[in-house]
Amino acid sequence: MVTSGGWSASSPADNRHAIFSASTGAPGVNAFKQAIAANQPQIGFWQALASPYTAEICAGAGFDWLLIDAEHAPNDIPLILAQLQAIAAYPVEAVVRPPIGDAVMIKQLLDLGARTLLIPMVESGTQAAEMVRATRYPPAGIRGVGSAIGRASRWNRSPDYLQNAVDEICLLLQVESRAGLQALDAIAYTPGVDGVFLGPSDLAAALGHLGNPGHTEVQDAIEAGIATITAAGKAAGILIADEALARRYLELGAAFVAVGTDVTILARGAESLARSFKNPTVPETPREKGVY
Ligand SMILES: O=C(O)C(=O)C[C@H](O)[C@@H](O)CO
Repeated sequence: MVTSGGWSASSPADNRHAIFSASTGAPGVNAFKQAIAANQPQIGFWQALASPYTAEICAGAGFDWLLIDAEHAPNDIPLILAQLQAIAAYPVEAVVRPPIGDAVMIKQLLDLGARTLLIPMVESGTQAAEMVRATRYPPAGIRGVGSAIGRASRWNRSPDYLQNAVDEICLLLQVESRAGLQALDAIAYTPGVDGVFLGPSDLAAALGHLGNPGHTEVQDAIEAGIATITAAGKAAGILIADEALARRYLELGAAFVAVGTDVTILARGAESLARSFKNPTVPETPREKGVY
């Protein structure tokens, strides 16, 4: 028996399944993957504090997904594992972003029990197909078989992991360069890709508007990208802390939208509180209309 946000079991067999997928209520079912496939909007939150403690705080906040960022945050394999474990008891999907789309790193993350991955800087259909193969066991792919000693199968307590893994794994790829935009159709149509995330910061830089993701050219590329991705029958995603833009992207059909980051909320909130006592008359420093 699985209760929301936790689990209790009446027998070892029940316990095995309950441990495996407390957040979804069924063994191996990735509710996030199902939701974005059905274009049910999933609201996310970026984790860059690299802390299982703060990850658990955010896991109970009510988001649909949390992104554990190992590209721009000081997250290593042990810290990613600790955050996966902290989040596991809550009805929220942990999405892990490695620093690069590398088959060896993908193997490590999947064996850790990460089942939804966001791969940065994908720039071709060929690269997209390589990422799909990295998430699949032979003959469909190249993922090494070691789940018997991995958390992914709960150390073989889930006897059908090898056969079911492909259905549970959700692969999201990032397009955030000129080359990526030019190959967006090929990337989105690649079989096995579940969603495509548009990276506004890197897109802005690639389009010549470093630090200004709100520039018209960047916004036009994002809106066109959402249309291309959804036309391919895939889920479109993005990170944007500007509420009006986030709602705009959702209206355009984006299925997984992160609406803020833990670091930004902490930094700006601490600054605001300090200012209110230390410099109550000093206005907040205006910031470039940023992503987050
Ligand atoms: O290009 C982007 O924007 C993203 O990929 C998201 C950011 O990298 C986010 O991780 C904050 O830096």
